[in-house]
Amino acid sequence: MVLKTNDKPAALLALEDGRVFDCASFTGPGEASGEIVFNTGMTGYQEILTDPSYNGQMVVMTYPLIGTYGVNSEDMESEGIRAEALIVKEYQADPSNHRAGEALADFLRRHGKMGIEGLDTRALTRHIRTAGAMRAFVSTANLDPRSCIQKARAIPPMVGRDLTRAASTCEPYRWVNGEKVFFASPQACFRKGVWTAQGRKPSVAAIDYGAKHNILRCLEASGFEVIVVPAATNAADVMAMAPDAVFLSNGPGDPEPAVQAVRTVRELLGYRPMFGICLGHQLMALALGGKTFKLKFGHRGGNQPVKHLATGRVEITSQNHGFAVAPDSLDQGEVEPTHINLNDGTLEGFRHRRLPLMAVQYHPEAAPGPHDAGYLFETFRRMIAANP
Ligand SMILES: NC(=O)CC[C@H](N)C(=O)O
Repeated sequence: MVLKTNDKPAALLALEDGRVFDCASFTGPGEASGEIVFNTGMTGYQEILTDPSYNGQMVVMTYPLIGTYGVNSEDMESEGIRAEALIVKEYQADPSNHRAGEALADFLRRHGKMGIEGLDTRALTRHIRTAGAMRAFVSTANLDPRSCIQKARAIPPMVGRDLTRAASTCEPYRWVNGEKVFFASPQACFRKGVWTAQGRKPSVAAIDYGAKHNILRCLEASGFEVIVVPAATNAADVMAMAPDAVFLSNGPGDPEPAVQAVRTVRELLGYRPMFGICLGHQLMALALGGKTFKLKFGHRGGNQPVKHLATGRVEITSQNHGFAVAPDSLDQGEVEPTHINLNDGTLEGFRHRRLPLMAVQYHPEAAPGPHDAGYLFETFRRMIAANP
C-alpha cells in the first residue's frame, strides 16, 4: 500500500466501462486522460514515454517495480514525453544506474505528465485484456467515481483519430550524427541537389508521422543519408528531392482516417524502394487497397514472437501498436505476407511481389528490446541496390 502524503496525493483512476481504482500520484497533483493500454516490458519506461506513437495513451507497466534505473540523456525517442501518463504498481524513487541523470518522477514532472502508483496493475491489465483498451481518466482533484467515469467517456475514442500531423515535425531536417539539422527554409529541402553524399550513400526521404529517434539512428548507422520530411509533404515534393528510397515512420492514432498520408503513399508506390515500420506498415497496406482494424488490447512490449515465413526463424520483437492490417483485405496475388505474430496470428510484415516495397508492423530498431530484427535495415539497403 502506498502512503498517501502531500508529495503523493490520493488519486482516482476511472475507466469508461465504470471500473475505478484507488491510487496515488507520485508526481504531485494533476489530471490526465487517454486510451489506457498496457506494456509488458520489464524495462524501457523512458523509451516508452518518449515514443510519439503513445500520444493520446496512458501506459500501464505490467512489471511491478518501475523507476529503478532513472532516466538518462541518451535513450530519448523524441524531445519530450508523448504518452499522457505512466501507471505503475510501485514507483522506486531512488534510482541506481551510472547513466541516470534524473529520477523518473522529476522527468515526468518536468514535462508536466503524471506518474500513478499504488494500484493492482495485474488486475487492471487483466481487465484491459478482457474488456479491451478503453478511454480512462485519472485525477487527484476529483475523487468522485461517477464524475470521473463521465470524464473518461467524454474524451475522443482512438478509433477515427488521425494523429499523424500532430506528432510530425513541422519542418524538414537532416539527421546527422544523431542530431537534427534544419534547413535555412523548408523549401530548400525539396530539390534534387539536397543530398550531400552524392551517390556515396543511399539517400532516404523519411516521412515523419511521429518517428522514434532510434529508427533514424538505425538508418544512419546502416549507411543511409537521411532527410526527414513532415507528414503533410505531398508526393511531388518527395519526388522533387529524387531520393534513392522512401521510408514511412511509426506514429500515433488510427491509420484509416489518415487519408492525406495514404494518398501520398499511394502516389509513391513503385516510385522508389519503400520501407514502412508500424504506422508506416499500416499506411502502405491502406495505399495498396488493404484495410486495418483495431486489436482488442494491442501488442506492446519487448517479447512478441514473430515468425519470418521465408526462413521459419522466430524473432523476439519489440512492439507498440493497437491497430493491425487485415491480411485478407490485401490482394494476395500482389502482396506476400512475410511475418506473422505467433501469439495471435496477426500480420506482422509484407512485401510486394512486383514492386520494391517492404513493411513490418513491429520495431526492428528495438529500443527497448531485442535485436533479432535488425537485419531489416540491411534488407532495405539491398532492395535499393537491386533497384537503382
Ligand atoms: N507504433 C506505431 O506506429 C503505432 C501505429 C498505430 N498508431 C497503432 O497503434 O497501431
